[in-house]
Amino acid sequence: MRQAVLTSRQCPGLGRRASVPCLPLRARGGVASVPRRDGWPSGVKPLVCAARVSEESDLAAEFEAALAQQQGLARQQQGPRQRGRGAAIEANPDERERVFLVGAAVKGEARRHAYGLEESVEELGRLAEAAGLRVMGSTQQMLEAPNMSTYIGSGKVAEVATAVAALDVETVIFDDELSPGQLRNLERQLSSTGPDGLPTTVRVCDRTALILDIFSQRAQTREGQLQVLLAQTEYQLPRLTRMWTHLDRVGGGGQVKGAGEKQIEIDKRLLRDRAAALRRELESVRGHRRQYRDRRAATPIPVVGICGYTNAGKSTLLNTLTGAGVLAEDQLFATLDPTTRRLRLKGNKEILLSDTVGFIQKLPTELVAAFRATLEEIRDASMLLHVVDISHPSAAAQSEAVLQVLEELGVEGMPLITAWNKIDATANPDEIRRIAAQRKRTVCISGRTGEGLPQLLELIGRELEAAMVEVTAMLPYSAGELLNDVHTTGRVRSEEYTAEGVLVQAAAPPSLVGRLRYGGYLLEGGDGAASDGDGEDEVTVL
Ligand SMILES: Nc1nc2c(ncn2[C@@H]2O[C@H](COP(=O)(O)OP(=O)(O)OP(=O)(O)O)[C@@H](O)[C@H]2O)c(=O)[nH]1
Ligand SMILES: [Mg+2]
Repeated sequence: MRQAVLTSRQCPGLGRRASVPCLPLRARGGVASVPRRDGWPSGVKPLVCAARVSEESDLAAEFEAALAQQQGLARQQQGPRQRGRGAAIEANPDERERVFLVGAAVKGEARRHAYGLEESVEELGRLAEAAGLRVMGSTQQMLEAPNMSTYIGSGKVAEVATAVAALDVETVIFDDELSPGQLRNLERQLSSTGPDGLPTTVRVCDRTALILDIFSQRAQTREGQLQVLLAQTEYQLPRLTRMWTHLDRVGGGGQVKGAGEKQIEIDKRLLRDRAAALRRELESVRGHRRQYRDRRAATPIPVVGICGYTNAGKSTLLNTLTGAGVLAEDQLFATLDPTTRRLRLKGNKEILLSDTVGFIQKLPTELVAAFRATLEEIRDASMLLHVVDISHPSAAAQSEAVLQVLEELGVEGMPLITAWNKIDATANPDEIRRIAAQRKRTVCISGRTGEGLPQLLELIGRELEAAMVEVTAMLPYSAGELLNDVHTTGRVRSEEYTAEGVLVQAAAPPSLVGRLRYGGYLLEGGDGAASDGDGEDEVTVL
């Protein structure tokens, strides 16, 4: 049996190093190994060897097939879980990478979000767990001002160094984005020499890198994978310095560029080329999806985009309402790729419900930009359904963070319904229901028990109807399909069959009004097609 030595970097759930049985596969440029299904060290589930296989290679397909077989097996063993390619890892808790968390806030600084320091670090811990890491401990500091070279104060760095050594920590994760210099300095100061005289290197990373890591483990579609790769490449670019500074030290200072500096330039160019290639590929993948969306736009079924903080219960709600079978679990960022399902409302009206990636406070700008295409699902919706986990202690801050991202996406004016979810898990449901009743377009629901869902659907139907516009149109007999759409998606007030065609008066959804206007069939009305009435409540925080 072939053995391959895999490091924890190659397979993040495996811990340090492990020798695992593999299936050999010859591929262009070397031998790739796919771990076998049996003979694993106890507690370690099938994982993927990081061997490089050229995509053009015939054997790459074989490699992919073996991979798919493995992941299928992993899924069978674990139930219907959704996992990213190359990351089907469920490790023995004791073998997970050991991490330590550090949070800091600047005193008196008007925080963009109302998330407290402690809650934010707690959330960072949940993110670390979602990435398959083992949290060994955490610390926090209120700062007068961030330290330019290490972000936190020197005393705190010393405290972290002690904890790192005592807890045998491999990686320290900061809750805020660090500059390349701060990363380098912290890594140097936290690394130490062990009792055996050998250096112990500690890796330092920040929240953004952690989220990128989770996303790269979870991305299922080609588009999702490309988006993450692009975001990772862009994240790496300004942070390259730390990899090559040792070459400068070897070469000495002076006026001439150090070997490290030259290497950084080469690497930067390589990364830029890579980013450009990724962007091109992404554009072509997006082209396909755009065609699909355009086709969908041609059917005038209103799209309700479900948005909300990660873990708010968006997928559970979609599943309960439509039986979509989307993975829903108590884990941050369980869903990355959008799923859309059809749903019939009372009165036989149909809508499309679209589940999307969750938001999070301190959402890295790289990710907002990278996931712009996925979030287009939200931008193109007729209405937004904001799902809030009302049982969460930071529900208000989470809600605010979501509304902030929506604003960044430029969808403030869109009709918005708020669903206070997980009402079954609250200690004071009656009080919460009372507050919700005083707010506009807000319902208390439980995606889990089904409570409040009829009211939610009724509200969606009502709001969609309120967004409809009164029109009068003359449809020639050749436009029978459009007349049919007026019947299925709008409300026909009157219909008269004339020699010219069908004279119809109806309340129609804005998307349909656009098509009527485009076809030159509109006689009257349709001016308020983009508005939702009073426009209130769209950016109100809890
Ligand atoms: N008690 C209770 N738990 C719920 C409810 N809805 C969802 N949950 C739980 O909340 C957790 C997260 O649910 P998901 O549906 O995966 O949440 P999501 O918003 O899709 O999360 P991401 O995809 O990670 O952004 C799961 O453990 C669900 O079982 C609810 O109404 N009541
Ligand atoms: Mg989800």
